[in-house]
Amino acid sequence: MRNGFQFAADLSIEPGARIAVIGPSGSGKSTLLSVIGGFLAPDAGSVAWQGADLSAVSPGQRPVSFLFQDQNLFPHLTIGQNIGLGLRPDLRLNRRQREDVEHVIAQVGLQGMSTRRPAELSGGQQSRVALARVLLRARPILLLDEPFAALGPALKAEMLKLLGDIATRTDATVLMVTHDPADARSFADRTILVDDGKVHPPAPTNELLESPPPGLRAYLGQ
Ligand SMILES: Nc1ncnc2c1ncn2[C@@H]1O[C@H](COP(=O)(O)OP(=O)(O)OP(=O)(O)O)[C@@H](O)[C@H]1O
Repeated sequence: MRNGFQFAADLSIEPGARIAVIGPSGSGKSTLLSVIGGFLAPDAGSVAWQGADLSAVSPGQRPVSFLFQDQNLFPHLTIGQNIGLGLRPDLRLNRRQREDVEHVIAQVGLQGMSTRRPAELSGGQQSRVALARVLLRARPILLLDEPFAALGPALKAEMLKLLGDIATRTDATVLMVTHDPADARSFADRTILVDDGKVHPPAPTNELLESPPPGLRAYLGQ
């Protein structure tokens, strides 16, 4: 699929599930999210959501929001504007939309900070901005690629909790790539193992981590 990298996935995910995606570096975890998000087209097969084939649906029209490690905040825009982009790319928000932006800013604990720029926030606060955008968009599927890898353990735990709250509030199905088995344990009752381009169906997280197959055992250093 990419420079000779072969990737195969055959799985279904229950709506509302919270799923971790783990596996060695270069195994295809980000590729899986890109295929679901529509940034990469499979050579064969399809991705469907609630029975509808998404093949012809562009990334922006898919029922998906994305969160990456760098949080993709625009440095020249304020926090309010960064969040408002999720509603209207040209930022011409009506009064109701502006109120919605302020509401989610408060919901993630950043009240009073909407006119600051990203550089004036801590790493944890920047993660909150990215989560506020996700909350506002409220798409049914949330794809996260090592979203909190740069944060310390306490802050990461706090963000995972906030993420869980947001997923509950928006009824989202969540797939989160992580290199930290502790994240999988605390956040996801099911985990997808990706090993050398092969995507395994979701398995109960505790069982998978307690008796890992060989590829995962090597990755975990056991
Ligand atoms: N834009 C690209 N063009 C070509 N090949 C790519 C591209 N991005 C990734 N690859 C290749 O696809 C394979 C899978 O990469 P992918 O990013 O999905 O792995 P990953 O499991 O997310 O890794 P990591 O944990 O290091 O982020 C790798 O062999 C990688 O070199």
